[in-house]
Amino acid sequence: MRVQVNAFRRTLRARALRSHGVPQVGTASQQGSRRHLTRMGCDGKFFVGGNWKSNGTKSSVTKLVEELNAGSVPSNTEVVCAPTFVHLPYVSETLDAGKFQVSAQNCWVEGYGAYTGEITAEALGDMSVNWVILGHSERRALNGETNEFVADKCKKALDTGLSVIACIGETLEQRESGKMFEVLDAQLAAIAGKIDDWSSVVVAYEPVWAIGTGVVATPDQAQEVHAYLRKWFADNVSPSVSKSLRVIYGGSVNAENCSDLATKEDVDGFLVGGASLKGPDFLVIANAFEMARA
Ligand SMILES: O=C(CO)COP(=O)(O)O
Repeated sequence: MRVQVNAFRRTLRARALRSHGVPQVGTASQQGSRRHLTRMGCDGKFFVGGNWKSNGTKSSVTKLVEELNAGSVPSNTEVVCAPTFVHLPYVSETLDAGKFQVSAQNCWVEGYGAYTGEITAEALGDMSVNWVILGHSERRALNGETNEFVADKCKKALDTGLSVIACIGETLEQRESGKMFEVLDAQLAAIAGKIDDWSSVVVAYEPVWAIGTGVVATPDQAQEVHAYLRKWFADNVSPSVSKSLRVIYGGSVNAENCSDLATKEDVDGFLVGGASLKGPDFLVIANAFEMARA
């Protein structure tokens, strides 16, 4: 009987994937623990962020918004799209607010003032942009953002009333030389040293070696690090923050691998780059938690 039920569920899932135009890749590992459903509780929703990075033309952004608005998002999942600053006002006005929120990809560390070229957290709030991605590895690498600077920006954004997607992650070299946990500890400790209230923070674990490479962390690799991070929060912040904080995974997440990753108990969502630029694929990812539960 149980075998039949499972087969039926797999068929439903396959149908859902097909209806979103996703090629089938065999049976997903559905055996992953579902304990996070309980742990996240009624209030905690699965979180799916789309980081559009420096991509998008007027016409591609218009098309993407149309595709997203035509899709559905389950009520147990919070979906946040982060276009460029230039496209933010258009996207925030046209994206269906019943299904999607918008985020900036960065903000400045100070308030309004003489900071040519920077965008303040206050200005984002004023434009009804309630989320900001901070500490992305591309900004750390390309703009020299240090742990301290990222932490200061997290504090500033939170103090201004924004919610923060705080990114951390190790390079391949750091992982292979056994420094991964040390690196993650330092990135988190800097933020924890500046903020007390984690209720408006989502932590995105994005291993640098998985970003834009097509080399996704395996569900077990992601789970290992997410469990470590949760323990870090229990030991260094508080058991209740550790329990309620959403720790999401980013790095080559796509419509094919999202469902398997979503079965892992400490994976509370995703931060998606390339695949978030393809409406149908991003909608599949936005439904990953639902599919993993099926
Ligand atoms: O950097 C990322 C999201 O912030 C991940 O990018 P990709 O999904 O393209 O690997």
